[in-house]
Amino acid sequence: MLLKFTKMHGLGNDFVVVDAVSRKVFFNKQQIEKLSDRNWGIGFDQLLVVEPPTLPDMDFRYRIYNSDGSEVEHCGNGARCFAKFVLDRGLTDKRIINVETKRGVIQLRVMDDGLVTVDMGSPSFEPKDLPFTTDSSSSLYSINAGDNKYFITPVSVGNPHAVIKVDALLDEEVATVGALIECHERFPRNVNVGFMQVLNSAEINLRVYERGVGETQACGTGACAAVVAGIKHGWLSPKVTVHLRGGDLHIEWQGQGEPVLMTGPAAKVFEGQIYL
Ligand SMILES: N[C@H](CCC[C@H](N)C(=O)O)C(=O)O
Repeated sequence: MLLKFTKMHGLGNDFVVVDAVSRKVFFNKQQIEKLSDRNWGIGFDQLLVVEPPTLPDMDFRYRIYNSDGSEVEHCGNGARCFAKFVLDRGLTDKRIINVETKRGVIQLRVMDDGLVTVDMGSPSFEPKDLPFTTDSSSSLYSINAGDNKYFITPVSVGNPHAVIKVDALLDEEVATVGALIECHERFPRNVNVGFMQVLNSAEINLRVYERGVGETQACGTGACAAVVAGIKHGWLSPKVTVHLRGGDLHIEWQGQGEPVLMTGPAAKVFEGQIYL
């Protein structure tokens, strides 16, 4: 089968995006792993599949697969690329797009300057929503990784995140500790691991070791998780600029029960086709 795709990225977090509205297409785990390989395939962090909606009042359904083939609930950088993709391909002419995902419903708002604001839904600190195994209820949890103990804030933004506040962002720590915590036994469905350096109440540096991928250039849900964790602990104000390796995201959260809003760019790199 000849597969047509568009290669895109959100701050260097890169995607292959497929139109499954015009023509149904399904992928198995092996196909996704092969397509994601940066030597033997196209190469991507996530595969994004645009499908017709199954719920009333929705414009599209959005399915997300990590490079290891696992299907996941949410992808923030991908949502911005999704909006650009459906407009560029003429699948919609709306600038406010309602999309159903595995975790619920998100709303994409495309601005005149090309930036996209995504209503990412309301975050949750409930361990069961990640899931995260614990016999206590707290705002910070200690977790053993290798020979060290780390204090994490578990946050669900539809997908699970463990946020760690650090004084400095060290390559070695992100790679080793990220890998250990990603598949830690207390996260039955694994977890994305964010390393947050607070610069001031309106700015952080962030690196994310993503579940099913490894460290990426940027992580939209990770930026949302880090900011809401920082606000919960009183380290951050409601509007925060998140400096990621690939660039900046603007995150806003007005508190418990409110949606977290993420604003950032989306870029198309090339269109291609490949035999599956
Ligand atoms: N690796 C994530 C999915 C992609 C998230 C990230 N690329 C984003 O922009 O939010 C997970 O397994 O939950």
